Amino acid sequence: MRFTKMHGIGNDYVYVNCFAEQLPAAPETIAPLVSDRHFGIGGDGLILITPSEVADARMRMFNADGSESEMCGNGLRCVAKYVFDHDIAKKETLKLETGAGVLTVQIETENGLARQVRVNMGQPILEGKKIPTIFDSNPVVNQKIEIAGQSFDVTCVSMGNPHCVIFVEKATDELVLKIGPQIERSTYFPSRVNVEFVEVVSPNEVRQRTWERGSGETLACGTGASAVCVAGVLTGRTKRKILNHLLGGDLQLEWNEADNCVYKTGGATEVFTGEWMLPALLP
Ligand SMILES: N[C@H](CCC[C@H](N)C(=O)O)C(=O)O
Repeated sequence: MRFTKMHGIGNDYVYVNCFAEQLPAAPETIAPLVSDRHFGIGGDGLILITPSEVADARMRMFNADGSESEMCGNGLRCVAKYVFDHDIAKKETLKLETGAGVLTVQIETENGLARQVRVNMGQPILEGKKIPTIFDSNPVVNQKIEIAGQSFDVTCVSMGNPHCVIFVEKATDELVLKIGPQIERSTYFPSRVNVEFVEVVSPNEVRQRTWERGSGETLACGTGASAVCVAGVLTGRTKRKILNHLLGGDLQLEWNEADNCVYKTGGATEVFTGEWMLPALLP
């Protein structure tokens, strides 16, 4: 199976151009195999770029554990870059079909190749039960949850996929690597959840670490950064336009008041292409 390795500020995936490739097995089976950083290619998951009836292309995203997600913000910027650079649709404004609907992306080129991509991530979903959470409130802001005998105030947002945002003094390893996975799988979130630990630097600047549903800690999470932008406004901690410093790089975000959409701008990088052999014995 031919693949292309790409990353969006360090959130790296194995991409397959399904306009040209047939998958040798189900994506839920392939994702954990190719994501393995020792026995496979290495990545946070698998992303398929497929034909679409309603857009220039469709993105299907699978986490490293094989679970499919509705949306992937860093992944969508890389899909846009791939579609443009590889002439699937040579347009600087692309429409891409995702589990969160058809989203519009704006490409900035350099030497004829896509470099920066601005994504309209659509409108956040704030009703507790639609995120989904077990909470009835709309929005879910500063909601107390108990994890491992500790109490946390969480603000929950869906960008097509569920996010649990926690503002902290310091996003420590204890919080991200011990509390993160317990929140991911807690009974508060029927479909599990992505967890963002956020340090507020100023009203328009934050630092974020992320424990991702199905992939563990990643260097960046685009839908998570979008959820953080919304949660910052809902809790009165940040303005509608912020700069987010993630471990792998920076994202610019805005929750636009006029159209209620979140806009996210960041890089997308193609690292290498290759040929992957399906292991003889599937686990
Ligand atoms: N783990 C996420 C999908 C990837 C999201 C993240 N990598 C992004 O850039 O938005 C989920 O299960 O909802």
